[in-house]
Amino acid sequence: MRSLQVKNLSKVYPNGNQALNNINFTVNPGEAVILLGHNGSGKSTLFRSMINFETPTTGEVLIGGQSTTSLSRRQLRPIRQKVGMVFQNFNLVHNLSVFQNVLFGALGTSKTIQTFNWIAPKELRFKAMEALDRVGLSEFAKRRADELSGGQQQRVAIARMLMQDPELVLADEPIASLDPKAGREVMDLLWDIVHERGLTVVSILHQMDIAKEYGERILALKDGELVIDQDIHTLNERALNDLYHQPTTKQRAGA
Ligand SMILES: Nc1ncnc2c1ncn2[C@@H]1O[C@H](COP(=O)(O)OP(=O)(O)OP(=O)(O)O)[C@@H](O)[C@H]1O
Repeated sequence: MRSLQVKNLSKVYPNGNQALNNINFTVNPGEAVILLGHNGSGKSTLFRSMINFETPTTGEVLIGGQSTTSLSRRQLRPIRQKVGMVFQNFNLVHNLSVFQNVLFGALGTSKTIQTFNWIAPKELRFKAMEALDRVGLSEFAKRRADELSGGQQQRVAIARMLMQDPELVLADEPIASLDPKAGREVMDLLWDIVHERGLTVVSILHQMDIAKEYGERILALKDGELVIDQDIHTLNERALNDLYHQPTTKQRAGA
């Protein structure tokens, strides 16, 4: 499994907004980390920087020891192939079948158009059905993606990610659009898969109770700075409460 290293990472947007200020942390292979922070604290900027969707102003990100920051799109492709992503809004193609959506996970490895329908190579079809089976949705393979509930759609997205044989998982608020019951089912499934495969994970979450339940280590951003990086067992409750209840520097400045 791949490690993730963030080194001296800062991001100042062209309008002068400083979204990240000298962020440093390492996620070891097989470690599951939760990233918390209030709105505007810099989580999305950090997330996008991890896979080089955002160019940092200074600093770098290393995946499996390889710096992604200075690579071209072509050089990045094999690294991105091993990074599974889960998004808040699932990012499925609504009018295609569940099965086709899962096959899209093979996009990085197979370029032929046949890959993405029922005449895909046998081993890919088999792998897609296996992935759907793992998330408990094999009987939904032929249904249109948008006929499924939100929780089911996120499980399809997880099956699509499994097609990549990911070594690092980045999840951006994977349960934010789901009701509490569906959210827990998705977290249970994601965490079971992560543990059975020993995957490295960084997941942004908003819900502190869920973060405490699932996270082994908590990272937290406040005003673009990393203010918590701690094992959940030694984490002080007050530090977590302050994260959301103490005003941020920006809020104080505007007050
Ligand atoms: N494209 C941009 N241009 C200028 N400023 C930006 C841009 N994107 C984000 N910001 C600013 O950078 C800071 C961090 O934003 P970011 O979206 O990374 O935070 P976040 O923690 O993900 O917030 P949320 O939880 O609301 O999604 C905020 O002050 C935001 O206004």
